[in-house]
Amino acid sequence: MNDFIKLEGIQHQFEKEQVLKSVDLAIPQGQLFGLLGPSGSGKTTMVKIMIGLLNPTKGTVSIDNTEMPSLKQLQQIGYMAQNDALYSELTGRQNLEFFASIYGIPKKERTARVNEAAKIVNLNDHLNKTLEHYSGGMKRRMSLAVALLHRPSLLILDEPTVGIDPVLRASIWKDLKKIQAAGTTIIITTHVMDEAEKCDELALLRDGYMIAKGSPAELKEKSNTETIEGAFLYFGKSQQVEVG
Ligand SMILES: Nc1ncnc2c1ncn2[C@@H]1O[C@H](COP(=O)(O)OP(=O)(O)OP(=O)(O)O)[C@@H](O)[C@H]1O
Repeated sequence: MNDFIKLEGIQHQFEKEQVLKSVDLAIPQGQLFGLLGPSGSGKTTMVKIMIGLLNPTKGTVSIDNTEMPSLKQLQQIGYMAQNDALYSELTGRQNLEFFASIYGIPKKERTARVNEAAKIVNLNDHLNKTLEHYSGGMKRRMSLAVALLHRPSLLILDEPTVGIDPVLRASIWKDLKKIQAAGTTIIITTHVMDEAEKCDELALLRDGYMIAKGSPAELKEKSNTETIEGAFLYFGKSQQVEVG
């Protein structure tokens, strides 16, 4: 598989705090890739750098062989931030139509695209309700639908299931697998270990470094542990390694 997104020598500093110290990472096309790390380890900073929302202090990011920031590449990225940026006084359909217009989706295609995105996340029966009557899980799924409206080839999700109960979390994961099966590359940040297990590959982040990268099975095997949590603790103590 081709590398779809490549980070080379990424460093990032906020005032005095060096959040990312040196990160090199390549993610193949079509993968469901997880960035795993404790709170404050720099996952959000890294995804913001990937999509060009933040300029790294040092290093480069390229997507599909084009250096970021690039307007062309931005148009093929769907980004779901940690906080839902939705309008609670509007209905689900109105929210989707509003974002479709922002994405520049032609008016005559909008209804079809809104229905398509809502169907993927199973919200098509709830589009006429205002979002103040949506549950937390429904709002997260609506945010995912917004990120899918322009049919992105790269979907970046910052902790998409945070604060969501296990049943809804399972349903979001079902959606993600469906989106991946349609050919989309997905990058997800998480600190939930059982979610990490569902990724094709993982990068473990700690103290500004990527301490390990590989499939969940490879990481467990290499660290001789039975859980990703155990692998994380093992690699945290040893040097940076690439398992895959
Ligand atoms: N705009 C900012 N200005 C200054 N410091 C920041 C800024 N954004 C993030 N940081 C700091 O950078 C560090 C990494 O933050 P980041 O949000 O990337 O971590 P994270 O791994 O995504 O955490 P979480 O899992 O809690 O979301 C933290 O110490 C945070 O306080």
